[in-house]
Amino acid sequence: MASNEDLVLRLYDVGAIKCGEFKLSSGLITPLYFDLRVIISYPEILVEVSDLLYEASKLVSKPFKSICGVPYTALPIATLISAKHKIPMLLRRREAKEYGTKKAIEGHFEPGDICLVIEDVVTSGLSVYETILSLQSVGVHVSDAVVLLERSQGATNNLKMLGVNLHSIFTLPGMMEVLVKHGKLEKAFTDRVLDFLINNQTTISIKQSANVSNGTHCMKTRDLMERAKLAKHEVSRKIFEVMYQKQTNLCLSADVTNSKELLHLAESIGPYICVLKTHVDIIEDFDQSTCRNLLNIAHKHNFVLFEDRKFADIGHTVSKQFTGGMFRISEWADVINAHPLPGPGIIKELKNANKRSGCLLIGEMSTNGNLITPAYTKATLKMAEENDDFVIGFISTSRISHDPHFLHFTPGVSLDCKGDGKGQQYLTPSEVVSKRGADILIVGRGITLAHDPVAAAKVYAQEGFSGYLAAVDV
Ligand SMILES: O=c1ccn([C@@H]2O[C@H](COP(=O)(O)O)[C@@H](O)[C@H]2O)c(=O)[nH]1
Repeated sequence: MASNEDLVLRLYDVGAIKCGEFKLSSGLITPLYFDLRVIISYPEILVEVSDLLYEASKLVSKPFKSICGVPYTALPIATLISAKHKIPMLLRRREAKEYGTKKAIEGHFEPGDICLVIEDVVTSGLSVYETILSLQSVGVHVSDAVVLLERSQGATNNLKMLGVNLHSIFTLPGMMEVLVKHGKLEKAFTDRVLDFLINNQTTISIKQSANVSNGTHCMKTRDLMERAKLAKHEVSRKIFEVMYQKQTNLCLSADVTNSKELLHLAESIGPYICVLKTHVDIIEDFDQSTCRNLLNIAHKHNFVLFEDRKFADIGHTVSKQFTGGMFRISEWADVINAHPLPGPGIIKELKNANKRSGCLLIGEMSTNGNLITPAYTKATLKMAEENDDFVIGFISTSRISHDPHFLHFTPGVSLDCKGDGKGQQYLTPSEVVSKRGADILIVGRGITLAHDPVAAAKVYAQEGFSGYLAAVDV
């Protein structure tokens, strides 16, 4: 018998796996419960569990200096690993002491150290995340966590969205398979548990992630709210807030040519984006009802509208292009953009025409052979700084400003990095967000031409936001 199977059977025999009706910390009633606390009474099982978790720790993405068990069940497990493999351990206090040193984290560490979190069982991943927040509050970073059992109720994805890789030894369906195989559980019962898992998927809400751990927030998540407070324009404040609330930094470039397709994309992909970008002049049947419907969907799914008009003419002309014609962009677009090429007059006239929209200046372009030089980009920054009550940030392929109130939108993003043969050049989400400092990734055909655009949007949103979380703090 494979030794992992043997361990599952022994866990069952010592009462660590229980059938019945049990209340989880989330309040859910589960038909199958794991009480790993009992393994301290069975030292050989405790050692075996520790050895498996130590093996899993070899799969982590970044080398770690210390380990920290989630209180309380994982504490003896972490202690064993620490002692056996000579890895320094940190201890998280659930409540910071009111006397003595008042430390949330005990043990020696340096700010910037990387710590591996160890847990016995995860449902949503919130307990793991609380421990991570405590560690982060003292400057210790966490990129990975290892767990014996992932109950398959969302923890891996939830933590991934927060920038943490979870490595598990067992999943709940996998464990049940072993127990059915060895006659410990009836197949009908495990089918019921599978139904329970499907119907009781979890998320870690923003409120939970921001308020846990005695008010010590995740710096990375809090950063968005800090930036919202620093925003100088209502629209950039709103964008930071939406990114925070929806945990996404994805802008969909909905470059389709009829209203029906545009509205369908907005409706189906709306939940996963913070911004929807249009080129209204390519929509064949455009009329004002297209905008009204789009505004309703934007309101429903809480995203902002960006018309990628790329104004580039003299002030007099752009102000008419912005407010008039058949598109009346100023009436519905939260965000517009402009080339700084004509000089500051373009910004002045756009602002005079409508201050309610925020403007992005095009400081860099994604196309091959474009004529933008570093000096031009530097002058773009200066123009933005001089007009920061209207200019909310940049279209760029790298970070132009370190001023946190400016937003950086980066186009030319695709998981499949081949160009389009028409001058467009692509980089991956992690390259643009983690390495080049983009705040928001603009993705068009990577989503709209995908076999399943909603599934593709979810992948880009996840890749983009975990990259954002990894980039801000680490
Ligand atoms: O430098 C730039 C500026 C703007 N864009 C726009 O972004 C999208 C990209 O679409 P993909 O299908 O993801 O290539 C498109 O609307 C462009 O007009 C850009 O690509 N590069």
